[in-house]
Amino acid sequence: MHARGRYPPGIHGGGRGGGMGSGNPSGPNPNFQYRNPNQQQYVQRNVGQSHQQFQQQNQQQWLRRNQAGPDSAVDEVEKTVQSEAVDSSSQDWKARLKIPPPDTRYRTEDVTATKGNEFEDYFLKRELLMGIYEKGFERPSPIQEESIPIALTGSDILARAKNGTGKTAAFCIPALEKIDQDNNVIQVVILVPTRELALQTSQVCKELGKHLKIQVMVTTGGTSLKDDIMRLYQPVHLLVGTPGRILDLSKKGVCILKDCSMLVMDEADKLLSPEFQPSIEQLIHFMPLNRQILLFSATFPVTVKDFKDRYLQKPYIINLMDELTLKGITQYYAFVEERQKVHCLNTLFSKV
Ligand SMILES: Nc1ncnc2c1ncn2[C@@H]1O[C@H](COP(=O)(O)OP(=O)(O)OP(=O)(O)O)[C@@H](O)[C@H]1O
Repeated sequence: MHARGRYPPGIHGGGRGGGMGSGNPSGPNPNFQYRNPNQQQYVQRNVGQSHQQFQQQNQQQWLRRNQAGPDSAVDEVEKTVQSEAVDSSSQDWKARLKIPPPDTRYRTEDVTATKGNEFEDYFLKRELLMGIYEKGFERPSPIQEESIPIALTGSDILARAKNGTGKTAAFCIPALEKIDQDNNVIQVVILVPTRELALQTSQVCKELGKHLKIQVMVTTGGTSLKDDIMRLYQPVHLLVGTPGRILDLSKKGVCILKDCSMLVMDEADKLLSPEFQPSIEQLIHFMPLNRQILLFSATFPVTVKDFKDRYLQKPYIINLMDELTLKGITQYYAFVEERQKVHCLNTLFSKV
């Protein structure tokens, strides 16, 4: 079974069936580290344009609101003020969205055990919210609830979450939010280990950002270098690709990363294998010193820890993996000799 199908592409209707989410939607999720005491410091790292400052203030407010707890009086007052401020036009855009049909497939706690956040809690650009809702995402999944607000503050992140629980959007959403589409430079690089994953990730970026004017480019080994060079003469805001090819383009001086303030590494455990690690370390030197790094990895081998210690600044650690296997899936193994493998598989397929 392919892991990517495990989180149905939409949460609608039935809400959070089962798990912690249904009993106490706003309650704490014991599976993650809740708050980083260094958060305030991170908030001050990316001082940019006034929109960013405004957004950071809002995010701090959002973080404080969550820290204060759902019953606090402050929370209630802020909510009231906010809802009064919502003008009628803000409801119109929602009514015009082209929402896909509800997905009624059963969901496990891996994706339902949320704190009850809404995407609108993160003060995202309206065009981005439109893309999120039109992709069929109704509410953030647990990994998205954890990583989106922290990534928006500019903090480095090391996140562990199971496959198929929404990691891709957990970094694509803050990446798209942070990009200034009027500045035609590469602002975000997403590194992945394979061409297939690069194509899938760029597709998610394009879909979520379909109402934004953000230019996404994919570049991986095994394709024409000349085409990539030509493409880089056009505006690119977000580059998705494999390390070797991006390094090649950077060394040639056609891929300019001096304004790239966010580096995402998906499947970091694979990216930090001997095959890729040297390229990644060279690549980082083409980026500014104050870049933000988001590491997403299912496992946490010593290579990831070592990289974290050397390149991440006081990272916010998210760990939603108390066990490797997704809920609802049972794994078995058969201990066979190499030459018996095919026969064993054949027997299993004919019986199961
Ligand atoms: N908030 C959400 N609401 C509904 N569906 C979602 C949400 N976030 C992601 N999905 C959908 O869940 C599926 C799995 O998500 P995704 O591929 O991002 O998971 P992943 O953790 O990156 O998986 P992998 O580790 O295999 O790359 C996708 O079909 C995606 O569209």
